[in-house]
Amino acid sequence: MTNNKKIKVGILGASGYTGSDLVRLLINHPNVDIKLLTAERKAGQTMADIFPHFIGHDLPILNKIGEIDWATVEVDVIFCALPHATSQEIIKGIFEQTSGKKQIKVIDLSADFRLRDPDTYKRWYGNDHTAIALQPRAIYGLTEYYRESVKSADLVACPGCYPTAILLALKPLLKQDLIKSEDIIIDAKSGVTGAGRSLRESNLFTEVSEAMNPYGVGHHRHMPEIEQELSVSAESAVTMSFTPHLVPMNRGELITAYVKLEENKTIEDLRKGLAVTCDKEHFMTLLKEDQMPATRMVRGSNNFVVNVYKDRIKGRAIVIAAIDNLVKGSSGQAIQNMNVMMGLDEECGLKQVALFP
Ligand SMILES: NC(=O)C1=CN([C@@H]2O[C@H](COP(=O)(O)OP(=O)(O)OC[C@H]3O[C@@H](n4cnc5c(N)ncnc54)[C@H](OP(=O)(O)O)[C@@H]3O)[C@@H](O)[C@H]2O)C=CC1
Ligand SMILES: CC(=O)N[C@@H](CCC(=O)OP(=O)(O)O)C(=O)O
Repeated sequence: MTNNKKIKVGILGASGYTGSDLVRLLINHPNVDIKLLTAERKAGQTMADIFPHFIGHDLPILNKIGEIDWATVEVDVIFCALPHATSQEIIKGIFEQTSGKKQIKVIDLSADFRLRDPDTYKRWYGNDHTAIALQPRAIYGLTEYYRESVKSADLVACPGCYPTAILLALKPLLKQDLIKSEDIIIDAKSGVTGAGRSLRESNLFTEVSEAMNPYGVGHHRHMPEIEQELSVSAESAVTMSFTPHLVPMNRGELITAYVKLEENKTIEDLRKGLAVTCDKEHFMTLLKEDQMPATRMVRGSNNFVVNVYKDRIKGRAIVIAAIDNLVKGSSGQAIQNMNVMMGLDEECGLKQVALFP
């Protein structure tokens, strides 16, 4: 696509955290015109009414989704930043209403189309999927691994934030037979925006400040998603242990994975294996040996940083990685996928330097 062609974009759920970060990033994307924004409770307001950082930016008013006529609305790409289960209903409606009339590409940030097996979806999310027929059409949007399929997709299911960090760290190692697919133990920490903007007692300042809270221990719904994708790289079924924690910061995610080395493999082999992948990827960086991945390295950027260390337990290694959950873990990754789908440079609009301090 020529560099001056503008893609008309709609963002569903723009009054939420990932939706508003999409708006923040897309305002400066040279090939995008933001044509449509939606909200539910906040419909009728402007972005600047809700979020002061948008003051001075001319953006469409927030509409209710029900008011949109998908057959006639002028958009090429829809980002769907809605809660799980709502997303599948809305996306089904969009494809039904546009079928045979126009082509809209949908990039979904929810979990609704990430799991390939509908029974697994039901078991972990608790509801029947209402758009199962669309599932085979959805491409898992971990761009670094599904780029070729994303190019021609009209429905992309962006990975969850924890899966993004974990998969980018471990897939290269499994794929190159550098670590074993058994005994993978992952400890993960996320900032509070990971839980979304809707009101919840557990997310009050008093509950999350001066605190570190584990949650979903042994049953977090990202487990089947992570296992699904690690199994693809390992070419065998992977089960792993995963414990997330809520930490008192707004953005950012740090994952620490304890893994077993394959026979005769060393930490140097793992470093080389990660380097092979990171060197060819725009947003992945293997840090120098003496550098520690930290959320402040990636805050506000689409970058992923990783490093690998020797464990004191023989035959094991420790892999640590960091991302910003709202950028590489959701909005930035979604834009990366849009760039691939629309034939743009993958880095377009995503070259922000991380915010420090
Ligand atoms: N936060 C994160 O770090 C990540 C989130 N995700 C996923 O992205 C999606 C959005 O997450 P996030 O931005 O955090 O969520 P928020 O709760 O912050 O925002 C949800 C958005 O959806 C709108 N909405 C809620 N219910 C409905 C409904 N019934 N019909 C139409 N619109 C509705 C809300 O509008 P209003 O507020 O006006 O009612 C709001 O704009 C979720 O599926 C989430 O799991 C994925 C990766 C990371
Ligand atoms: C801190 C926090 O609560 N994080 C969310 C994950 C956010 C994410 O990746 O989103 P999906 O909901 O799209 O899977 C959680 O653990 O459920």
